Amino acid sequence: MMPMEAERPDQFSHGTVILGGGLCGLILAHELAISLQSRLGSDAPCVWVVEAPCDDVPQRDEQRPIRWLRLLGGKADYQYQTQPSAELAGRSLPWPRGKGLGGSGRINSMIWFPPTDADFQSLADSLVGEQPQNADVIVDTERQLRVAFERAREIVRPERARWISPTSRAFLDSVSNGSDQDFHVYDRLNRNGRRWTAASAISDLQRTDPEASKLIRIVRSNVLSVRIEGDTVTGIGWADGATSSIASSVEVISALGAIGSPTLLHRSGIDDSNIGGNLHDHLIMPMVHSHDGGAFSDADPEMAALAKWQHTGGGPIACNIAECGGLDAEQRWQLHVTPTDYLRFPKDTRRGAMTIGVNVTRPLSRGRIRWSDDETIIDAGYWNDDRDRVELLEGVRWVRDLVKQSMLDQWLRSEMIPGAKRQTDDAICAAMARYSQTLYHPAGTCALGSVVDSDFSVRGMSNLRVVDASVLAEPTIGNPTATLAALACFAAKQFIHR
Ligand SMILES: Cc1cc2nc3c(=O)[nH]c(=O)nc-3n(C[C@H](O)[C@H](O)[C@H](O)COP(=O)(O)OP(=O)(O)OC[C@H]3O[C@@H](n4cnc5c(N)ncnc54)[C@H](O)[C@@H]3O)c2cc1C
Repeated sequence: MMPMEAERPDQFSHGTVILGGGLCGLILAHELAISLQSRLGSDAPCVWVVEAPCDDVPQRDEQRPIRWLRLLGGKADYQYQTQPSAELAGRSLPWPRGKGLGGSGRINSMIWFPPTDADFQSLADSLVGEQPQNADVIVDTERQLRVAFERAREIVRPERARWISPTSRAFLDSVSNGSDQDFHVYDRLNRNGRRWTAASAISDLQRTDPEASKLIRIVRSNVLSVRIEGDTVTGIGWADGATSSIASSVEVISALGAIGSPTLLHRSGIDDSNIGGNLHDHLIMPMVHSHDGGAFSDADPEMAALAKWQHTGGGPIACNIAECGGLDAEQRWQLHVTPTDYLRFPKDTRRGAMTIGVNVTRPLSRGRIRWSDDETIIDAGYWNDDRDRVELLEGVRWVRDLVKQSMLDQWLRSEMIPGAKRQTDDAICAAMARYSQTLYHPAGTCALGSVVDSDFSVRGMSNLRVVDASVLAEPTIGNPTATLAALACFAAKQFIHR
């Protein structure tokens, strides 16, 4: 238990209430607490963070990067499922989302992928709008976003990989020969070879700025809705049926994530048909190859490996599976390379395999979250714009060319999925429908410019804002954590200077 944990109050009479203690919620809390403390000292109002209670998960799974896939479907996962989709051969996909302080960072694959220029531009556009007279404002907003990203990097301090498998090394050595593409070992959301979440940022604050950390109060409770009178939030309804009142001076920020935030707005009776729409996600096609270089396993390590990781944070235990990858020169696709058969791992680790997953970076398809009385219904919308399927098909062919033109061809034994015999467009598309998976990046369901305004306030509301993945109007090019952390720092600065 963190020292700043507090009982759920019957009334929030002052300060800021952040609903959701995941990536964005905790970075916001971190930044608001530092700023309020430095301006107002001990008179500063507190920053409440409300996070769902969550049972502990096995420590070795939570701490050891190599075990992250074992967290999926466990206690720290909300375990959502998408609706079965005809485009995906009738399949319904598991959609993990993290629960407990740290949010999806508790179960994610820890890749730190800095925003590209296109990400900064797209965020600035959606924060400002695209009218020509706003050109200067867009440039300035982009500059502020870059500053916010540097601040996010200071908080997160992403770590260089401390170990890389021979399989991923073979990929990098082979494809970098003569290629102008930027494939590299990913930096990690790790500290000393262990998983880092935004909860660690709050622990860091206790050490580096104890007075600021005292402003943060963490409440463990499930939020159901907010009570609204006119344009003002006046209370919080809890899942256990209780309510707490909220003074009108208190700012409420939803950071419940891409599923949680639209669900809150819907359950609170906010009447806006855009809520839950514009849902986007990266869909990855795993191209699985066999090789003779030995199997990779996350089973309990030898004592020596364990001792090495415990003392230095290095060795295979520090492997996050999705070790390396990158974008093609036009940023149409991202590749992720794992030393596993991604579709079978960790259940089956018998054979040597390399998966090269490929996904379209800017999918055009959009899905929607809907609600029945007791259920959240996710229509992911994959390939409802057919251009995404065509783009992914070209991505699969691009990976095949890459393998052929590099030394990899000699290192890999065979392509098992989609399978070398699947050469026609129809055959590859059938395999894509059968094997593609979420890359775990749902976003966009309370988008900037439609559900929330550029100051992150919910349209028509005076003291309710949203800051999390749901506000991303467009997909990030790569993995979203770094961009979201920057967005949270940017938003915090705006709230402070209001
Ligand atoms: C399996 C997986 C792998 C991923 N891998 C990567 C990766 O390698 N790199 C990368 O950049 N991104 C990755 N992501 C995506 C990244 O983790 C998310 O985009 C990011 O965490 C979203 O931040 P957020 O603040 O919007 O939501 P979250 O971090 O999910 O936080 C939302 C918080 O709200 C809480 N909450 C929700 N509903 C309620 C409620 N009713 N009451 C109380 N609390 C509630 C949740 O418990 C959670 O703590 C991955 C995600 C997953 C799930």
